Order: sequence, then structure tokens, then C-alpha cells
Amino acid sequence: MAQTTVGLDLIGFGSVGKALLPLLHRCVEATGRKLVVTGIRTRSGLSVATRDVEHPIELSPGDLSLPERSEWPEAWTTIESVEEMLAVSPGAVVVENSVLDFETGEPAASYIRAAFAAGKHVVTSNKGPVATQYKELAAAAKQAGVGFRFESVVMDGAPVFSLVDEALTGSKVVSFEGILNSTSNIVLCAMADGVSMADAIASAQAVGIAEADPSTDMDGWDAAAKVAALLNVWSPHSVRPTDIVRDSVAGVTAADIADAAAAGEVLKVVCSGDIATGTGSVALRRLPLSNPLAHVVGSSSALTVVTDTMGPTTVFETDPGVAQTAYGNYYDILRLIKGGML
Ligand SMILES: NC(=O)C1=CN([C@@H]2O[C@H](COP(=O)(O)OP(=O)(O)OC[C@H]3O[C@@H](n4cnc5c(N)ncnc54)[C@H](OP(=O)(O)O)[C@@H]3O)[C@@H](O)[C@H]2O)C=CC1
Ligand SMILES: N[C@@H](CC=O)C(=O)O
Repeated sequence: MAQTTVGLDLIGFGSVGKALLPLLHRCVEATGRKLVVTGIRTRSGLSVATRDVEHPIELSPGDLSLPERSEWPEAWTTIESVEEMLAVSPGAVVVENSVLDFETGEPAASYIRAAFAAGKHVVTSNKGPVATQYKELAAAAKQAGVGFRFESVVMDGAPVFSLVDEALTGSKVVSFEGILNSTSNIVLCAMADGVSMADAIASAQAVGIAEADPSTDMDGWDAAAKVAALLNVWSPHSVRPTDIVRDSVAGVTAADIADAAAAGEVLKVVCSGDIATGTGSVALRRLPLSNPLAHVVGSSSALTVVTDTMGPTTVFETDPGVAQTAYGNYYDILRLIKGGML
């Protein structure tokens, strides 16, 4: 019989992991199931698990810190590794929100494999595993009989994978094109308003949207990881971010932006992919104002998916922050519950 309370083991507890907590209470009304935290593993901060789903991990509301050790319920214990958390905790779902490694997808991909081996479902915002090892991970999840969901990997909580899976079910994707990296778009827009590149990067960091190393955004790797993830999920090909043709915005100057503006154009980083060939690119382009992508500003994103049934269908996401990424995690957990996996 389905458990009333569903435990979540959190790997990574940074901007996104923290933003997930305020959403958890909604689940009871949406599904009749209670979501609680049963473990948290970070690299250098919180590392704790409970042995009992009825004594979940509760953090101080203000600073999200743990209570003093002497006040811990008996069921709580410190953990030394992700593997130990998976073994100790009764959590049914692992929420993987550790940092992006666009070359190997590690260690996140290994954490996800360990979760599958422990019989746990996985939801993740981390592009690395989907961009580098998607087909292997999907096969491992299938073999273990658990769910593997990753809506936040592209465009945060906006429906991208579910658009094709659910709304456009029965359709085949032919190609896609869009603006998928918020940080570089924030920077290009701010520079057009006279802000320096360094200050613009700092503002993307301040809202928690830049990667841990912002050069991952500026050099196009985050966008290449998103293009690779879309190709891996929608095409028969297996690609990696390093296969995606990629431009950097690190060398863009105020003069480049002013030149484009003088010609009635806007500089944008445009991501595209072709399903038949499994090829993709992240290209710095001058777009005329007649192109709808020219009007995607700040952290906003847009993706046009061309399918064999509907032609182009476009999703716009306006001014997302980490709350929208966390919503993607929450959405994935709800889909596991509503799909009968939990
Ligand atoms: N922020 C956003 O808007 C979006 C983020 N994402 C993706 O979500 C993921 C999380 O992003 P965000 O929360 O912003 O990142 P943060 O940098 O804020 O947090 C990362 C967390 O991962 C932990 N961590 C790092 N390395 C390891 C490791 N080897 N093992 C276990 N934990 C580790 C960190 O621990 P410690 O603090 O101890 O170092 C920290 O708790 C990333 O993969 C990112 O690409 C996707 C869409 C949007
Ligand atoms: N660093 C990323 C965060 C979301 O994926 C971005 O800037 O788009």
C-alpha cells in the first residue's frame, strides 16, 4: 500500500534545494500525501539523515540550520556520504541538486545510480547527468523499476520535457530553437543598459541563477548542456556538451552591443538542435527585432519545439529565479505520485 508520508533525500542544499522547502506543504492538498525531508547531504555543510520518516529533518525556519546536536531526536544521525544517507534514510525519493559538471556529469550521475540501486526514485535539476549519460541512466531506472525525472534541467519549472511527453504526446520532435541560459542573457541585456560585464555577472550570482562557476554560463557550457540534454532525451543519439558547437559571450564588448543596436538588432545566445542528425549549437547571433527571441530579456527564456504534428510550439518563461527551478522538482515529485510510482 502507498505510504502516507513520502521522505525526500536531498543531495545538494544550495539555492534550489532551499527553495524547494516552502513548496512541500502543498502536496497534502494536491495528492493526500505528506512530503518530508529524510536526509540532506552537501559537500561541506549539512549532512544528516533520519532513520524514521515520522521524525523528519526539520531546520530552523530563519537560517535553515540544524538544531544543536543535544536536541536531535534519537532517529537523527550524521552521515559521511551519499551512500550512507541512502542506506540509513527511509526516503523514497532522492532530489539531486548538486553542482553541474558538463564534461562528466559526475559525481551526480553516480549518486543517481546509487539511488536507483537503493530502489529510490530520482528527481534532479542537474543538467550534467542528463547531458552526458541520459540513456544509460534511463535504462538503469527502468531496470530498477523507479522513476527518473528532470523537468528543471531546461527552463527551470516551465514545461519542456512534459510538453512533449504529455501535452504533445504521440508527436515526434523534429528540431528546437531558443534562449536557454539566463545568466548570459542577463549580462547581454544589462550591458545594453550600460552596466559592466562584471557587475552584470554579480547580479546573476546575487539572485542564485548563475552556476557555481559563472564561466560555465558565460562560455556557453550551461547552454550546451541543455542542448545536449534535449537531444539525448528526444533523439536516438547520445551526445555530450562537448559535441555542441559553442560560442562564448565572455569577449562581447559594449561596442559590439552598440553596433548591433545601431543596425536595429540585438545580440542573443541562441540554442538549437536537430533531432535527425543529433547535432546542436549555442550561437552568439545578431537578431532583428522582428524575431520574437530578440524580446526575451533578463533571466527569461523561450523554446520553440517543432514537432511533426503541431509544427512550432513555443514556451516562454518570464523572469524565473530559483523558486521556478524548485517548482520543477516539486512538479516531478507530484508526477511520481500521480503516476502511481509512489
Ligand atoms: N540556480 C538555478 O537557477 C538553477 C540551477 N540548476 C541546477 O541545479 C543544481 C543546483 O543549483 P544551485 O542550488 O543553484 O547550486 P548551489 O551552488 O547553490 O548549491 C549546490 C549544492 O550542491 C552541494 N554540492 C556540491 N558538490 C557536491 C558533491 N560533490 N556532493 C554533494 N553535494 C555537493 C553544495 O554543497 P556545499 O555548499 O557544501 O558546497 C550545495 O549544497 C545545479 O546543478 C544547477 O545547474 C538548474 C536550473 C536553474
Ligand atoms: N545557470 C543557469 C541556471 C539555470 O539553468 C542559467 O543561467 O540559465
